[in-house]
This record gives sequence, C-alpha cells and structure tokens, in this order.
Amino acid sequence: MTDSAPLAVELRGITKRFPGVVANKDIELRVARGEVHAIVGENGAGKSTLMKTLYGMHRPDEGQILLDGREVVFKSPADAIAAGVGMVHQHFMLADNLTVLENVVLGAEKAHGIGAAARARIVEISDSYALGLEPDTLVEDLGVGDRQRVEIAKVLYRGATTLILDEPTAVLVPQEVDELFGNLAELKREGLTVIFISHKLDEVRKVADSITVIRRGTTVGTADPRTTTAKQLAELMVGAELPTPQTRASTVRDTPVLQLRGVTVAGQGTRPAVDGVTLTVREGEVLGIAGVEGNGQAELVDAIMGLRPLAAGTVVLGSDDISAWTTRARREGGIGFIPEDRHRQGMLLDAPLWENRVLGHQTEAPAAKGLFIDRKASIADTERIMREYDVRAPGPDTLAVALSGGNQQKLIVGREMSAHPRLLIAAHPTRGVDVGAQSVIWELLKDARAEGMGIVLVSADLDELIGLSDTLVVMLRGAVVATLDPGQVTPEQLGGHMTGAVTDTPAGAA
Ligand SMILES: Nc1ncnc2c1ncn2[C@@H]1O[C@H](COP(=O)(O)OP(=O)(O)OP(=O)(O)O)[C@@H](O)[C@H]1O
Repeated sequence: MTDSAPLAVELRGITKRFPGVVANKDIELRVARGEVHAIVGENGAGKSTLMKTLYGMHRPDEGQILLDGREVVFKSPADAIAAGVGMVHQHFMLADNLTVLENVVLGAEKAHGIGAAARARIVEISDSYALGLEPDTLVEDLGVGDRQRVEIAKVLYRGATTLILDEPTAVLVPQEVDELFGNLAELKREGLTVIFISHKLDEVRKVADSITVIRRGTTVGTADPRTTTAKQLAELMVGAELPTPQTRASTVRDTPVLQLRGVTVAGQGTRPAVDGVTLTVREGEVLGIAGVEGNGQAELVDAIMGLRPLAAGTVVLGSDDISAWTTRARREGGIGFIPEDRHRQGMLLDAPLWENRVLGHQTEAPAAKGLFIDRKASIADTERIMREYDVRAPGPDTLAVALSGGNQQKLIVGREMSAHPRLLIAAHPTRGVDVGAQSVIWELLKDARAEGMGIVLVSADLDELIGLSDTLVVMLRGAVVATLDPGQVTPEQLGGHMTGAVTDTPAGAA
C-alpha cells in the first residue's frame, strides 16, 4: 500500500452508538484499491455494524467515510450503490421462481433495460469474472455456490467497484469455497476491491491481502496474512488459543436414545424432502449429518421435533414411539433443540433476554412456579448463562434484537444445554460464533456426550462435523447416501460425498 495512491475505502474515526451500547468506537479502516481485505473479530465486536455503515444502512455518529480519497455521506444503501459500494448478504435475497437474468435485473431496470442489452451485460460480467452464469437458468435449480455468484453478479451489474461480503463461506462446502476464492481472485485481477467478514481464520489467511482486527468495537490493528498465524490472529481477537474440536475416545453406549425408521417427509414437488431415513443415535453418541444446504437436513430436523408431519416412518425416543407427539411433548420428553434459524424458531427478538431464556422451557426450573413464571429465578439464571456462555449484552432485560448474531446463538445454546436433555438436536450450533465461543460450545457438547447425552449434529462446518461426530452420515436429495467414519474421512472426501461427486463408500467407513 503506497501513500500516494488514494485508498479505495478509508474509514476515519467511525463511532456508532445504539442505546446502551457503543457498537463502533473510533474505527480506522484502510483498504487499497484492488485488494481483498478481511475483517475479523469476535462476536459482537462490531463487524456487521461497521459494514452496514459503509453500505449506508446506518449513519455513523462520528467519523468520515472516504472513497478514492473523497468524503461521502450515505443516507441509504441506494447512495452507497450509486457510489460503487455493493453488499452480498449472508442470507441470499433471490427469488427462486425467477431466472438468473430476472434476478440480476430486478430493481436495476434503469441500467440496461430488461432486454438484449441487459442480457449482454450479464453475459459480459459472467465472462469477465468467470462466474459461469447462464442468464436463463431458474434460480431454484442452482446450488448454493451458484446462488452466491448470482448475488455477486447483481452487485456488479449495479456498478459496484467495492464489494462487501458478509461471512460468504459460512454456507459453502470446501469445493465451493475454493471456487469462491477463484472468483475473488478474478475480481481482484480486474481491479475491484473486496471487503469480507469471516470467522474462519485459516481461510482469511489464504485469501486476504490484508486483515483488520476489531475487538470490542474498536480497531486493534492490522495483520499481514503472509506472516501472521491463525493462532496469532485469534490472540489479537480474543486473547485465546485456537481450539480444535478433536474428540476420539468413544463414549458411545448401547442404549438407543433416538431411532428413526423409514422417516419420509413430503417435499414441494413430487420428490420427498426426506426419503426413507433410518438412523439410530445411542447414549453418548454424536451423530453428524453432513449435506449441502437444501438436501433434507432441515426437514429431517423438523420431523424429529414434530414441526413437520411424517408421510411415512416412525420416530422413537428411548422406547416411546413419539411420531404423533406435539413439539412441546417432545421437548418435555427430553429433547433439546438448537434451531438453525434462530430468528424464526429459537428467539423472540422483541423480548428481553430473560424471557428468551425461558422460551420453550416455561414448565421447568427455573421458570415454573405453579401456574406462573418465576421472573426473579429466570432473571438470575439468565445472568448465569450470560456468564458461563459469555453472552455479551448489558443485562438480562436487554432485548434480544440488540444482540449480535453470535451472542444470540450463545444464549440459545446455553438455554438448551441447561435443561440437560437426553437427546440434543443441534442445527449449526456454532454458526456465526467466534473462535472463543466456538471452543466453549464444543467443550460443552463433548462434556454432555461424555455424560451420556445423544446428539444429532447438523453442520456446514466440516471440521466441526469430523471433529465432534462419532458417526457421520451424508444426506443428498433427502436420502442418507453414505455412512462414514469421522476418524478416516478428510473434509475434501466428505465434500465429495455431499455434492454426489463420490458415490462409493471409502475403505474404513463405518
Ligand atoms: N440495532 C441494534 N440495536 C442495538 N444494539 C445493536 C444493534 N446492532 C448491533 N448492536 C450491538 O452492537 C454491537 C456490535 O454488533 P455487531 O452485530 O456489529 O457485531 P459483529 O462483530 O458483527 O458480531 P457477530 O460476529 O456476532 O455477527 C453488539 O454489542 C450488538 O449487541
């Protein structure tokens, strides 16, 4: 980075306050044109807030934003887009029933209309950045990696020269991560600037040209990915060592906690979403379920929790056939649930943390007091969870909406583990949490397993799946297509099974 060339993006002294929280304080960020710049920091450090400020979703209370050396003031994302700043959100915002072309053009018809010129521009974008997009493909027929490329194309179509990506690899399998990094290299080669948020420090080191570390709302420094180890980065972020999920001593007992027999769940079309799944989880066993998003894992979890009807098959908890039980009866029967979509299933965003603490657990300690909720005990226990799980928030009365994503997740994990279920359904338990909190959650899952809890772990983090599971199954198009020994399989092999590239079960499979 030379002093003479103006920086693509420079943030000077950015401060952003929310009621009771200073989310960003005096942030300094310097991003050179044509570089890939990573932003790392623990949960609640202020990364999303900073990116939302740069994208015009928040107005900073103090500080300046400079693009190419000139100060800008954004009143809305439209202003940011007009100035060449685009954002690819972690949750895609595409319409499934429309084509790639329609999705890209939607809302930007002014640029090149909706006809031949628009098509030509999309083809040109796809070719020059090697995105491999077909304008007429329906988005519903695309995999996760391609959908992400459509989102990137959307932003480029709107003229972005600086792209912000929010945890872009969280939903990708290793092969797709490599493809995305290839795309980023193309963007860079063409002189575009990429800023991305990530919790995966190995990836950050692999793909970033420079790194800014944020801690508790402020910049603590920049790091050179070529000379900084993942461990040093983690220490800059949280002052802790990088954890590993490795667990090998088996604690699996003979008693089954959960048995699925031929579980089938209807899908949207003719093909079932879950297709005759038969599985057993024993006490002290972690059963890992791998799969590319959208291959029936979510529906299988819903079926176990009674959130979706069975088209065929049975669900047995211990020795009870619970196929017809309500979700509440299943929870009271000893199933803990860490849902994938915490905003839809696990949390009331407009309620205080202590109410979220007792959500779904109203009939047990510490909440239950006759017919009423014991508010005092609930608040005290919320404080305990906040301490033990390092939930960073002003207090138990804080509304859940004011917490960063990772801190919301820690509260849910704390709540579910506190009920000591005999079976835990954990869907992406560490998604969005930083390395420090991740190691805490891994340790807690391992302890619970050692004490005999059966755990169904659905995760897109292959290291987590391989490291924590006693048995690994792969789901593809609703069916279990492979059963693997986590001690033998590499993330690459697992990724191959997940995409259907590998169909034979390798030697050493369970
Ligand atoms: N709309 C809001 N209202 C109140 N507080 C907020 C709001 N948005 C964020 N915060 C607070 O600002 C701080 C920074 O949150 P932010 O989401 O930027 O963190 P983050 O680094 O992106 O975290 P994560 O890795 O968990 O996503 C947190 O303390 C959070 O609770």
